[in-house]
Amino acid sequence: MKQVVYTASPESQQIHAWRLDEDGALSLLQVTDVSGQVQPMVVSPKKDFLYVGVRPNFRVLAFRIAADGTLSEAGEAPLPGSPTHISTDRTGSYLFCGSYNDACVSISPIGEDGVPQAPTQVIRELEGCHSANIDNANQTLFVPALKQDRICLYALNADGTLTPREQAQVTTVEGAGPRHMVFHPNGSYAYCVNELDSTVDVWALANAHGEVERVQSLDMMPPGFSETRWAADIHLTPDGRYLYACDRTSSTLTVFSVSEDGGLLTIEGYQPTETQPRGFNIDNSGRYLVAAGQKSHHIELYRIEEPQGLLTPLARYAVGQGPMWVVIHQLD
Ligand SMILES: O=C1O[C@H](COP(=O)(O)O)[C@@H](O)[C@H](O)[C@H]1O
Repeated sequence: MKQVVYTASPESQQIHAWRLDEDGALSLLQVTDVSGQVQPMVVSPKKDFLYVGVRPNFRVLAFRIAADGTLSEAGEAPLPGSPTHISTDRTGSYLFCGSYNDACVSISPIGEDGVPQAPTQVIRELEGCHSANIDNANQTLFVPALKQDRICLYALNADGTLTPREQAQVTTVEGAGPRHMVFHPNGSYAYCVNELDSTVDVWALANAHGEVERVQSLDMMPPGFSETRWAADIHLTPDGRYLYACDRTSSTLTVFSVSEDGGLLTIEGYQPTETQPRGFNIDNSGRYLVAAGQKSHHIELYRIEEPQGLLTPLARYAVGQGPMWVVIHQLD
């Protein structure tokens, strides 16, 4: 499997592209200097573009991905707020952008040429909007509003509009601060990391009444942890067996195993990592994890070990300044 790791470093305004070898070694392919602070990134479902949110002039840049994983800029479109998180729907027809500072989520059509266009709808008053996550069925967009302790649920309609679902939202524990989400491959459960109390919630996507319901909430910090909690990112292996979440105060990755049906998490261990890990990701084979240290200016690569999903550090690499987003793209 040929893979490329992209890291975004807003302080030095760079995207680094690394080749990831089968044995877990990284080698630098390309450094792209960008006219703006690069933050959230996502690869298109067709795997031909990398979309990157930049600021302070809020826009999304579209980079065409060459066969070897190198990037070339192909176009851009405006965004309605500072991009905190971007994602696409599962067909690659729409781009979503969540903005924490501007309290909104937007939807932008993606043109035939693969370049996003101007937003066609902006939903506001989502205080602390931190991400936009389409479910596996490509029907419901989950939008955590961190400062409101709620996750808003929108139907993605065939005409490219978002409308509140009949169950318009679910709420977390007060003060939890829902931030980032992932979905189990079986489509029945989602996992949300809560920034302010460093917990992870398991959400059943359809209970007996067909509604979204929280079925588990787990403290992700080691027993006795008494410092300020400041969780950030969450990712699941492609087979749905191991889940990881990071906390920035303690610079820790928490390792969870996932029950076969996806409905129950168990903490397996805690891995010290790069200073202030704001973003990390898992490769497409489910064998490696790459974490970025916003304050160490390095990324660290780990091997995911059977049978618990614990992490073995392999190597660390200097990147740009303030790395905070990691995306891993499969070339073949
Ligand atoms: O995790 C956090 O995210 C918010 C939003 O990030 P931004 O990069 O879009 O400004 C940030 O303001 C907050 O301090 C931080 O804890």
